[in-house]
Amino acid sequence: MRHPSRIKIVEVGPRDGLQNEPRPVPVAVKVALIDRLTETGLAAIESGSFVSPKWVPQMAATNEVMAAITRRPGIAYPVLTPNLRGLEAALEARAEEVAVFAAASESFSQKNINCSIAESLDRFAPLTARARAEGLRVRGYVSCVLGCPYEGAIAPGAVAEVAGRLAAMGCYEISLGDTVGVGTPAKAQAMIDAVAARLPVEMLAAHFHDTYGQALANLLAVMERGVAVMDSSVAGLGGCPYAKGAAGNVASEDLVYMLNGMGIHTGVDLDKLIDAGTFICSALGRPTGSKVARARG
Ligand SMILES: CC(C)(COP(=O)([O-])OP(=O)([O-])OC[C@H]1O[C@@H](n2cnc3c(N)ncnc32)[C@H](O)[C@@H]1OP(=O)([O-])[O-])[C@@H](O)C(=O)NCCC(=O)NCCSC(=O)C[C@@](C)(O)CC(=O)[O-]
Repeated sequence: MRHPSRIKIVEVGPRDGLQNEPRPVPVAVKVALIDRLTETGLAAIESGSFVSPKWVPQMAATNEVMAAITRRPGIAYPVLTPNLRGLEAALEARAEEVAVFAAASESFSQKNINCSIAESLDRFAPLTARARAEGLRVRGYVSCVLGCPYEGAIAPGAVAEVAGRLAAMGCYEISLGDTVGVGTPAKAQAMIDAVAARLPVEMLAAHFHDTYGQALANLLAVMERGVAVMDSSVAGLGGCPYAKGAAGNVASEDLVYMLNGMGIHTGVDLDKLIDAGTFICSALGRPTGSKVARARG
């Protein structure tokens, strides 16, 4: 079976991981986590969201986080922006990359960003144009690509349609989110096949939550289709505030361990990644969600 020889890992723990924490996480802890992740060799570290603090209180201080982290040239520190107001805040925070987030499910779109899929795309088009005019890169997310917490199964064609629209408006990369973590390998491949019929596979990223323990298997399955960008969360932190019961993304440590074992280059130092996971778990007072970190004890 052929796989890409290199995988780019997008670390989403400081955003997707911490957005769901029940207790406030101090800015200093977030900054210390991101600075530790910077030391690991990761190419991209999603660092926060400029969203409504009423909707996601944990991301309220993203401006303070962005001001305090030590940014290293060559590493991206993207932030989520749901609207032009979010983009203004991102520009003020000197973000160089932003992400817009749509869904392949109407119900999830309403619950997450309070508008229909069509309305969200109408909102993202001027945002993306403005961001690109300011020299920022824009990533596009599609949620619920393998199932929706409200609607159940989602047709691969619906995912391809939204992904195609995000790419057409100028997103350089489309991250395909199994928000609920219900997917299985053959379904993940069928979804990628549908999207790759419209877009180059090089533009696609896989963002798989591990609720049902399928995330690594699904990532391996989509690697076989040529997907070479993967989102993961240190210590398996996270969940989604609008997908009750969803677990975090696949743990970054477990993904790097698997790729190391396959001889696939990531540029990430596994020991430093485990240290970053140990740091955040002790700050949050909880055990790690990474099997590899647990095994290394
Ligand atoms: C999109 C809105 C704002 C619409 O929310 P709305 O209520 O329809 O918008 P609004 O324009 O009526 O604004 C409501 C309030 O929010 C304020 N507001 C408005 N915009 C902003 C902003 N940018 N920053 C700060 N504040 C903002 C606005 O000023 C107002 O404040 P008030 O007047 O009531 O005091 C809201 O629904 C929202 O913020 N949603 C974010 C939800 C979110 O962050 N979800 C988690 C991330 S997505 C995810 O996790 C999935 C992903 C990406 O990981 C992939 C996967 O796994 O599937």
